[in-house]
Amino acid sequence: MTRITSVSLRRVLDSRGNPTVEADVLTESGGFGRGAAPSGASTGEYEAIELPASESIAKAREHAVPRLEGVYAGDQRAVDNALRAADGTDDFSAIGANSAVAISMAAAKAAADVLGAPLYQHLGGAFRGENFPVPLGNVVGGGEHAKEATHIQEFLAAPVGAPSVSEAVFANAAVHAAVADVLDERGVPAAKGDEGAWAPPISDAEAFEVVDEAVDRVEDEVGFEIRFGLDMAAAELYDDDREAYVYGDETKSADEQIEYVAGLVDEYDLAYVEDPLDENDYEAFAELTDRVGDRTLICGDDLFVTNVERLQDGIDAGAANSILIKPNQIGTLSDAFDAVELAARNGYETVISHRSGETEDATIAHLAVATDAGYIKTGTVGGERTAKLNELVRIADDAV
Ligand SMILES: O=C(O)[C@@H](CO)OP(=O)(O)O
Ligand SMILES: [Mg+2]
Repeated sequence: MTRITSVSLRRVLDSRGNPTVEADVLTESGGFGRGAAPSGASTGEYEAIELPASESIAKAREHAVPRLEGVYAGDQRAVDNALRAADGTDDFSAIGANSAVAISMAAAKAAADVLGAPLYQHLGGAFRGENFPVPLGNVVGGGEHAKEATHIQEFLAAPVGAPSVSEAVFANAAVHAAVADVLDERGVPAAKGDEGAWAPPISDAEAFEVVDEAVDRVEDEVGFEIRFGLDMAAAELYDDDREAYVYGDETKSADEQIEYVAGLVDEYDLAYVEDPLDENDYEAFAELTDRVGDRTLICGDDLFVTNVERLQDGIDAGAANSILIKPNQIGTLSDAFDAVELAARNGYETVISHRSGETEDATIAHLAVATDAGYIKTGTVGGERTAKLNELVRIADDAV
């Protein structure tokens, strides 16, 4: 029933206005699935390769599509193995991870369509009531996502005490609005960055004050615990030649960076710190995890790139205690699941994530529920972000 009869690929817009790959998969019984690739700006050195959309589509049409016809969409591993075989490299540099991930997600949706099940159920999961993935919502940001704003890439609201998905999602939106109020009171104008977070021209130190204040206000209003966290995207701050993290005119050595982050964790009771150190420095990650890993999540994004080999290296070194999962970093849903499973077996928390360049595709909301992820990082406002958040609300409401 789920035998694939056709795969079509097209160029569509992503949220930055760049071309990205969309895939449609049809099965012989009329099942239909559509998936679109997201795209990163602060990409990790070891990610699977994204090709220009047109080139990726041309290569995938030539090499992957003929191999996929006749494969059962319901057998996700078979689909993803066919994609790997068609590509023939370790990093999808032949057909592009953008076409691969779009097809992988579209096939999963086509199979779910045939089975008449929501995607998260087809992917093997159940919604667990109060035990839902907590949305991490970007409310202030800079780095590679906004010029002339903070050095730290993302300040993320974390409504850890929310009683429901819906209350968590609305709390993050309220923090986003409260940040606008606090900035306004301070006379700071702010545009928005790529992910819809405020991108004010203020120092990182002032941004901590602003977010802390906004979180306190909303916490008082809603009556449950809201903390916040960071994506420091430190590989972007790290200068190999100077062997230092560069914050404008100031630099920090690896030891100073560890000290700085450990201090922030304690001062602001941070719930989460992603990529606090360079993507090649497992040792520094291990040291920081040793110091503060009992009270916060130290998450590897550029460090692990959703790759089981890099995650295994991290587990061996004691680096980080959680992993960011981005299907397009590795190219297929099966590979992303493997990373989740390895993480779970070793007590690492899982955070399913969007990219800074996104589309309306809401697959990651299903992936977060299917894998019982503790967190989902997918922005706060903006259509391509709310597509995932609203899908989570629908899943909780059994309305997908
Ligand atoms: O660094 C990140 O975690 C992501 C998403 O927030 O950014 P990008 O997609 O640009 O890599
Ligand atoms: Mg990151």
